[in-house]
Amino acid sequence: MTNGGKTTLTNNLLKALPNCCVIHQDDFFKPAAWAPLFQPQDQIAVGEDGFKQWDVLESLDMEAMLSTVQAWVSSPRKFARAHGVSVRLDASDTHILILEGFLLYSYKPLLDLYSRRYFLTVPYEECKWRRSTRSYAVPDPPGLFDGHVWPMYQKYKREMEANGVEVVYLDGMKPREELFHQVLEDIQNSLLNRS
Ligand SMILES: Nc1ncnc2c1ncn2[C@@H]1O[C@H](COP(=O)(O)OP(=O)(O)O)[C@@H](O)[C@H]1O
Ligand SMILES: O=C(O)c1ccc[n+]([C@@H]2O[C@H](COP(=O)([O-])O)[C@@H](O)[C@H]2O)c1
Repeated sequence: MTNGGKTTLTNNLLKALPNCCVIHQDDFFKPAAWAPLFQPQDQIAVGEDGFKQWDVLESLDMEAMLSTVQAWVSSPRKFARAHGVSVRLDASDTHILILEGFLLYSYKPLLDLYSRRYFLTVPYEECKWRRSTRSYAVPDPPGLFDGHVWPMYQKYKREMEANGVEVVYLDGMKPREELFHQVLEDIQNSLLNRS
């Protein structure tokens, strides 16, 4: 979920895991107008509620994200080099790709590609408070959290659960270090079980 601590956890994992790349879903938001002059470029719909609908799958270029994932799948080593990730020649040939995002489990073509699916959650009040301290490329207009962000979070999570998508829930209220060690251990175990 938004402000669950995804970026923080991802950055910690990137430092600890060899040959590890990341793709951020936020990099795939479709363009939006910032001024009326640019209206034809605007691909973010405005809902009946008057809010720009940022927190829906249609606002993200998921095909482009999938292509980026496929580029990694076809050559992790080349992908790592192109993204400035140093490839350790002495390490095992295992490569890891982290996808970091708030709507990763609602886009079917990606669903079967994941080895592990983690889902960080925090309670409503904490999420709202953390969000109020963030500055996004496009600042939240007043009322966006309650009017759009939170309802969309609930809707997609309900759908994900109804579709039987299995995830490992992580308590985003735990200290950063604890979350990091929990997930690192889980990744290491899942790698061991594969070999
Ligand atoms: N485990 C945690 N406990 C308390 N605050 C956290 C934790 N993880 C992240 N934060 C804080 O919450 C905010 C959102 O974190 P971030 O990692 O950017 O979330 P996300 O990428 O899920 O939106 C930041 O201010 C960050 O410092
Ligand atoms: O990054 C952007 O350009 C951007 C522009 C408008 C909105 N966002 C918000 O970014 C949120 C997802 O990012 P995050 O880090 O909170 O998971 C999502 O809730 C959107 O409302 C992000």
